[in-house]
Amino acid sequence: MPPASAPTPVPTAQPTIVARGLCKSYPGVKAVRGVDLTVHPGETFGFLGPNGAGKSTTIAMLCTLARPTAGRARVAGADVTEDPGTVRSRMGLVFQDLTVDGDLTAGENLRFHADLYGLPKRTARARTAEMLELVGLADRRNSLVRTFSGGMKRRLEIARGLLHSPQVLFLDEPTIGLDPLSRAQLWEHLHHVRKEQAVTLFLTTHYLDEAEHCDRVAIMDDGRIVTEGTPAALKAAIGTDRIRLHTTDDRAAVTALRRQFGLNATAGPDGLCTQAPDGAAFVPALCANLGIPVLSITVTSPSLDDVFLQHTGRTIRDAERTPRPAGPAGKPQRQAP
Ligand SMILES: Nc1ncnc2c1ncn2[C@@H]1O[C@H](COP(=O)(O)OP(=O)(O)OP(=O)(O)O)[C@@H](O)[C@H]1O
Repeated sequence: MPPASAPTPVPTAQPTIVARGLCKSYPGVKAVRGVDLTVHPGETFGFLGPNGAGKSTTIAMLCTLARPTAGRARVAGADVTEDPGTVRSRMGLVFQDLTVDGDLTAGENLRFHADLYGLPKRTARARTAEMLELVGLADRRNSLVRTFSGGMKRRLEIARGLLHSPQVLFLDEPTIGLDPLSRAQLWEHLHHVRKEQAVTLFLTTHYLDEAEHCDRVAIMDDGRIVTEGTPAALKAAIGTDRIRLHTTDDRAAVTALRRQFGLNATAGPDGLCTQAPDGAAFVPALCANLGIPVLSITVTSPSLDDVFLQHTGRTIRDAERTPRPAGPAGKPQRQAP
């Protein structure tokens, strides 16, 4: 998506992304139902949600690849609907599917992108070297991309997305399809990008651990943002620890927990689960007074999945296993935006 000319600098005191009431409907499905967002310069902002929550569609609207059916958004100072060319010149995008050309070298892929963006030759040369260094591929500049691992290709995509010095880099599920080691390495590089480049990162993920890397997170379900904040604040707002225990008689323990401590508990194949404000401090009293021998006990602090559960009534994994029905027409096949 080449812009007409090289990017023009704009003041950065404004939020990098502002969306108000952003909606996108396809025949038979409301993919995004009124998203409000403000993302500040230099932030790493994560969109967390199960498959089908509407994350990619939101990114597509912010990147000018899909036209909102209602609402407005400004990205890097320009309106996505009225001035898409300016938005494109000031943003970079790493797609969910790999788009680098395997038959070109890493350097050739970047040169092609620099030409599309109208970067002067000297700037292009300097930025290519700088970006390949940034993502740890400087020594592979002349290698054909088809010889790269999935993680290396993704890092090259990040280098390409940053080549024209965008104000914001969008990354749609940047670690999808990568093994755990490559995912961890990619995050190291993203942290490096945050430190070295004055760029806002906006990414989608359905991995809870990845959302923890973000300064702020919006949790999305069924086309809506259900809550938003720093990962620490979102988890702190839950206020209770999760206690999982095995006893000699889990069914009787459910009744005892209610009678002795006023706690609701659920019994499942993995044992009993209940919640208490300060789980670690509560464990000795629980074991002493339950009246049923406790075989094992684990206390965990709230996770972002607990945040998701509290706001939607189901875990992210459950949401992915059984998506909400899409209405009378059912979930449609994807089609061109
Ligand atoms: N081009 C399209 N045509 C029709 N329906 C679409 C289209 N794009 C998305 N949808 C539907 O919109 C809903 C949201 O999809 P979207 O891809 O935005 O979710 P997501 O949270 O990004 O999921 P994933 O993590 O799987 O990418 C889904 O029901 C999807 O089938």
